[in-house]
Amino acid sequence: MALRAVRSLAILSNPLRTYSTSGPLVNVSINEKTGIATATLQRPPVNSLNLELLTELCTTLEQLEKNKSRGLILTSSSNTVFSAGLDIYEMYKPNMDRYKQFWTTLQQTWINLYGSSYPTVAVVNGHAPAGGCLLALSCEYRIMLNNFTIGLNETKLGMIAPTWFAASMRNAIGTRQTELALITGNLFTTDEALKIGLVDEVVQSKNEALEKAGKFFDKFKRIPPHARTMTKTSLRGADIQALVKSRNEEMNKLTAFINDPKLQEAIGMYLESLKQKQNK
Ligand SMILES: CCCCCC/C=C\CC(=O)SCCNC(=O)CCNC(=O)[C@H](O)C(C)(C)COP(=O)(O)OP(=O)(O)OC[C@H]1O[C@@H](n2cnc3c(N)ncnc32)[C@H](O)[C@@H]1OP(=O)(O)O
Repeated sequence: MALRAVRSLAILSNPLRTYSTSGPLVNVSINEKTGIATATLQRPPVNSLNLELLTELCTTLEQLEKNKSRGLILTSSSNTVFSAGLDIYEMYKPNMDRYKQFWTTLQQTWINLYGSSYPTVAVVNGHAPAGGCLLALSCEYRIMLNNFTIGLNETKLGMIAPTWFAASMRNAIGTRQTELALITGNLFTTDEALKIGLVDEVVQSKNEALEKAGKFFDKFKRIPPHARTMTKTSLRGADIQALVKSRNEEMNKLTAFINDPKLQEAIGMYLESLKQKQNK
């Protein structure tokens, strides 16, 4: 995996080629004409976000920033799942060193994506619960295919969405709708999500979504990049600073929380219910 990551970074850092890298968990390609990168999550069966996937995504985002990317489309190689959110096995009876690394990488991935200087579009081509929804919310624009669900459903798992998950949702749909969505742990259908502004457009196919994403990027052709980026920072910067300030404190709290036997029991039962679903 280390070798593949190095290869992928080497290709990403050459600005003159059309790049396509098949990392094991994130495929990155860059359109030669437009300079827009597409990062495709490819961790079957459901793109659950484990340490390895997050590490690749985090590194990809860092490289795009370094190379002054023109834009990013974040999508999934699955036809039914954008991302099932955090890999629940990272939170079930965890090895604490790995757990800390996992959480630190999640925090950094969010900082890189939510705060990117380049424009970002999520092509949500499948279900996007919890951490999957967070990834989509961290982008500037969300285009979702029909007949899927999206939302921060943490309370349904007996967990509490961290403040920066909530801030990302608040940024998209406002305080009132965020409070309702979070306390109920609601998973919205595509149409419901469109209605409350959780997604910006609904389409019937991935090709249509990619076309619409192109139109979103076109909006910035005549906008000076520094004005775009500074405006984004003025709107999102405080959320990022809040996490940067509290990330160690959050880690300490989560370390205690994750070791709570009641929480472990609840996570174990949830995993069991996911397995049972398959047997039906
Ligand atoms: C103390 C820490 C505080 C943390 C605060 C933040 C907390 C949580 C953030 C999260 O992101 S937690 C994850 C929440 N995610 C979910 O609740 C989604 C669960 N999954 C589903 O609802 C469905 O899988 C799906 C995404 C709608 C897809 O359905 P589909 O029918 O296509 O696939 P399944 O048959 O259900 O699943 C296939 C296979 O994948 C396993 N799996 C599913 N989701 C996860 C996951 N998030 N992590 C790990 N594994 C997952 C599922 O068990 C099946 O496994 P097998 O039975 O095949 O072994």
